[in-house]
Amino acid sequence: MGRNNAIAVLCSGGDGPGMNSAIRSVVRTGISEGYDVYGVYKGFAGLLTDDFEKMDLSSVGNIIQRGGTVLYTSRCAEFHDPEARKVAAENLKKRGIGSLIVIGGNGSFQGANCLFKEHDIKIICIPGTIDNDISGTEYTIGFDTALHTAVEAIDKIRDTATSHDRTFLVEVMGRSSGMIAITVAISTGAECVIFPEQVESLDDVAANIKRGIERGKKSSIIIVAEGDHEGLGYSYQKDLKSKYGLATKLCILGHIQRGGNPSPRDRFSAARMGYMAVESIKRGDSGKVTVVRDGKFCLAPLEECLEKKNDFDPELLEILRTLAL
Ligand SMILES: Nc1ncnc2c1ncn2[C@@H]1O[C@H](COP(=O)(O)OP(=O)(O)OP(=O)(O)O)[C@@H](O)[C@H]1O
Ligand SMILES: O=P(O)(O)OC[C@H]1O[C@](O)(CO)[C@@H](O)[C@@H]1O
Ligand SMILES: [Mg+2]
Repeated sequence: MGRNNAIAVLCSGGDGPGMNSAIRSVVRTGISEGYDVYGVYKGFAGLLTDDFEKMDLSSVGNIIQRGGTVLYTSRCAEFHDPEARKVAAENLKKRGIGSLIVIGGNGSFQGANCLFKEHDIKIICIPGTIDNDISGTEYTIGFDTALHTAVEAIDKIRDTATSHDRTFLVEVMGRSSGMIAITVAISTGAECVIFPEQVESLDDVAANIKRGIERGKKSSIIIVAEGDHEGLGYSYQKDLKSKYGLATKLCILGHIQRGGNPSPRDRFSAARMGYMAVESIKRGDSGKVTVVRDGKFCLAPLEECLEKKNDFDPELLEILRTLAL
């Protein structure tokens, strides 16, 4: 391969189960297509500190089943500065790297888009975030495993809640996205859900829980997305007690939802997307994202995938309310 034909791959933003499968797929497909492939450690931060490693076939052996990311990740505030991005582009170009594959969420895609617009670097993005909150794709790698982890935990909470006739508040991840919260709520038969796109009034929450208790429910579960300030679960717990006389136990699931062995769906999606990303570089593409649309894997323009999803389906709430009667 000639100069500027090497490929680099990095993970950015929150890690997610399945990222390793994507890295493996990129590295093995890239090498089999004759590219030099570099891993960049710690996301955009590694582009700035020049933390690269040339990968070989065995660099990605035995990682498909592991959570986290072997390339590590970061949230890198400096990357908002165009001067820093100039350094990143120089570090890529001096190694003959003409294409960068970014595995991450919507924020990471914004950073990748800046490099794409400002420098002569070909960019392909792979959606990797437990939040499943990227516009333009029905699926992001990590979501399925996070759901499995949360649902398994909440089923256990339901056991003890029922034994003690209790109401639980369970806080799941999602700073600005309720995709995990609503999906988990429906999947666990929760009574109520509170999340950023739909702030349920506490009057309604309390009334729903009390109605269920009156009709003989032995346990109730309220799912809360963590939201953008720490301790949201605690403040709901306090308010439910002080304003409505409703005692609850609180369980914050937190970062356990980001770790653990990826589910088959996440491994499979990541393997397909990593392969597609390299094949699209081979065709000369740039500014593209590997997405799922109408259930099919395909490529979409990066500009369609830069925002957070805004197509929350209100019917999901209706389903939850109906089934929790
Ligand atoms: N507007 C932007 N311009 C340049 N870089 C950005 C921009 N937005 C985000 N980034 C870069 O992308 C990184 C990751 O973004 P962010 O923290 O939003 O996570 P994410 O990729 O959305 O993943 P997740 O939400 O799953 O944790 C940021 O730390 C920053 O380095
Ligand atoms: O681990 P951090 O940096 O606190 O980020 C937490 C946020 O990241 C996510 O886990 C996505 O990666 C969100 O669900 C959550 O709000
Ligand atoms: Mg994000």
